[in-house]
Amino acid sequence: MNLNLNLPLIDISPFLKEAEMHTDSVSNAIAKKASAELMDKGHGIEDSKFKEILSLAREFFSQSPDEKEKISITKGDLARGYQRLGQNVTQYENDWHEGLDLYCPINESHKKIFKDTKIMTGENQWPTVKNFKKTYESYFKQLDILGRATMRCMALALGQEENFFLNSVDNSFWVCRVIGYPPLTKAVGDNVGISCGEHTDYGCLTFLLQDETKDALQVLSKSGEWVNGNPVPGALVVNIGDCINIWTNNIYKSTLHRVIHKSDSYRISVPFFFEPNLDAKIEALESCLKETGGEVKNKPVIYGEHLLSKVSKNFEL
Ligand SMILES: N=C(N)NCCCC[C@H](N)C(=O)O
Ligand SMILES: O=C(O)CCC(=O)C(=O)O
Ligand SMILES: [Fe+2]
Repeated sequence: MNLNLNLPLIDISPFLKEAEMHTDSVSNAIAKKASAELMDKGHGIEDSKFKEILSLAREFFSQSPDEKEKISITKGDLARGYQRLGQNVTQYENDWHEGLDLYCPINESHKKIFKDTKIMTGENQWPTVKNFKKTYESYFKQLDILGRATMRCMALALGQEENFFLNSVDNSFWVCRVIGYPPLTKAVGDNVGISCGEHTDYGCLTFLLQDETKDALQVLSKSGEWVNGNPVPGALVVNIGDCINIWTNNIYKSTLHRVIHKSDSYRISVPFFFEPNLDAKIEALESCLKETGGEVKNKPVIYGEHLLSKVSKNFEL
């Protein structure tokens, strides 16, 4: 059965000015509304920008297979670049989507964490589509700001001071996936059954931009039913990632989600993953431990190591 989920709508605009401090009551009004999944309006991003991001993605996927393969992940660092249909793997099954992964440009401090691997350490590979790079790069800047703003809001809601998370996210190793989903009903291959298999996201917050296709993204609700995370015009769906789950000792849970796209459209989604710094150590916060009875529920991780353990299983090369 497909239920429609009414995700709580939050307005993050009071947090967009980095120099301004806020009171608990502001953040409580915003953040407490949101338990695990939420929608974000008030993010300061123009509707026209969202439209442009989606239509540039559509233009890229409409190119010939040969053209897209020119920027395949296998031509680069095995993570940045294009992945053909079925090349993504989730839980041993091939996902029925194609994608383009773009990461935060690598710097010397990142290289220290990735010293024993090639994966993710190269340069982004950009499509030849006109204005693609320029438009996406300016979008990434906006989402990086939105990520920090939302983390400040969350810090207050957790009873911490507003900048509490800042030194763990001020060099965010963000990722953007540009994803194209043909109808699952047309899928071919032995090991294909789903558009994107169930998973949690790896870092802090995912800001998901989707086209108007309905009944594709599903989120596992607290009561254990899969419910639709349908698009709301002008709003981004926000997922909580594994790191916030660890920090809060499960108070804010990283939710399982998946995509089953069966209608006729070619669906586009563009999730931006706002992540911690690669060297950030993520462990349960003292205050959250107290609130949850004192038992540590998840193993602490260094974010870069957690990310690498996931990404190295993501593709069939
Ligand atoms: N950076 C993020 N969150 N990417 C999510 C991709 C989810 C599917 C992936 N194959 C997996 O198995 O996790
Ligand atoms: O396409 C979507 O709506 C979700 C994609 C997703 O969950 C992911 O790439 O992590
Ligand atoms: Fe996801």
